[in-house]
Amino acid sequence: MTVAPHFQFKNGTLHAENLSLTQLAETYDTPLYVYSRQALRDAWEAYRVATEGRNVLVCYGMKANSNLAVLNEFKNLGTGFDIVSGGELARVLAIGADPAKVVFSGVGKQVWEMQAALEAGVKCFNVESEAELTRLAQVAQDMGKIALVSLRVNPDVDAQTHPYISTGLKENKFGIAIEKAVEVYQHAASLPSLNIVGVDCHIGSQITEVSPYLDALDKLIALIQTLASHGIHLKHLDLGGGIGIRYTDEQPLTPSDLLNKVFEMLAQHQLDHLQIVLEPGRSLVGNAGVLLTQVEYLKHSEAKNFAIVDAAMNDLIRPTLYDAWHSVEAVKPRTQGDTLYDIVGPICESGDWLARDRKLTLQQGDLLAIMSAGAYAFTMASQYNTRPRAAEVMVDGDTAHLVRPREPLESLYASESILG
Ligand SMILES: Cc1ncc(COP(=O)(O)O)c(C=O)c1O
Ligand SMILES: N[C@@H](CCCC[NH3+])C(=O)O
Repeated sequence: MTVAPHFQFKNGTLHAENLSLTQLAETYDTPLYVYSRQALRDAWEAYRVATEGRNVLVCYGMKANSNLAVLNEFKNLGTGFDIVSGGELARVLAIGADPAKVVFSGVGKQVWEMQAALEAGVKCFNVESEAELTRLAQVAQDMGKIALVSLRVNPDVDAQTHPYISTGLKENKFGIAIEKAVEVYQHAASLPSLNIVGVDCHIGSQITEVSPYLDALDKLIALIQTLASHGIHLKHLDLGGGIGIRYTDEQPLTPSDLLNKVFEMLAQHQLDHLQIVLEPGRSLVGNAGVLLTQVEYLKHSEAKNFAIVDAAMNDLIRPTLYDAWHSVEAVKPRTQGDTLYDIVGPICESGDWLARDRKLTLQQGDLLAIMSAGAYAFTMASQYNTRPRAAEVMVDGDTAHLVRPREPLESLYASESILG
């Protein structure tokens, strides 16, 4: 058993759905991102069941994995999108997504990004500061448009996750302090080019318990009630993303665990007319992907055994950036005596590691699958050391589709000038 239901062993070889990863490596070479289409559908199914018959819009947090094939799959399943840049807006427009189901988050929206989103007609801007509000009002006014606005408030709750991916604490850069929110809403209400439609928060990522969400919701409900007493009536409540996945032995909350509590609390406060918006990223894609890599060399030093593989921190930065754990599976496990290996890449940095102290039996040329690499993996990849970003394939049953080829080497420098 692996952590990802759609990547399992059959006849001693790890498969993505019905295709062996050995075969995929032979066809597409390594390093290679392999996604399972059924895994995307099944992850969505948990949200569909949890939201059935309710006024909930799931806006996929596409920063987790923005491959067009992934986006298109979710669009067809009915999601909207949570975007954080003009580039992400361009991607959702490229797949023909409905802009009325797109929310625009992020602390640093630039003028051109606001213009593009207003032009497209997004569902709302999740505004994160007073300065952003002022800028948005001006940009909308100059364009003769009304910007739909939801303020992202910072509820100051601890999401009990890694400090780098915790976003709802006072010391984080995100959102407007909840104590200031009423004043900022009143200011927004006075600006004719803005139309207030909602409230938003996002407290962090890889959250495994429901309680931090409920702490945040408690504070948002109080805010919504205060706003109503000032004549500001909201249409939607956006609870952000953050539901965690299983990287090793976590038992994260499910969409139903969260939403059942949310519906209950809103009903208690006569707020069940509000539309709920969610912005899940990782929980929709995290276990739908693996990074397939080949062992180039084995190296044994006095202190450590290293498996030097052809994937590196430029392909998957989570381990070195967050000390994140990704399970590592040998695609064709051998049975003789295990050794403890550090799985490292070819990049000239000591931080270039993908996993440490893993018990494996390896030979040069073996294939390894770095598991749970569907979220914040390819999207955080770089070209450091002038390494082309890996190809991505989508497996659908017993068919594989190349959904992004490996970058040709020339494309890594073709637009640069030599300055003769
Ligand atoms: C504003 C916002 N929404 C949604 C997400 C998606 O979060 P996750 O992938 O944890 O569901 C993020 C990332 O944490 C985010 O910053
Ligand atoms: N990139 C982080 C998650 C950050 C989410 C974005 N707000 C990760 O890989 O876990």
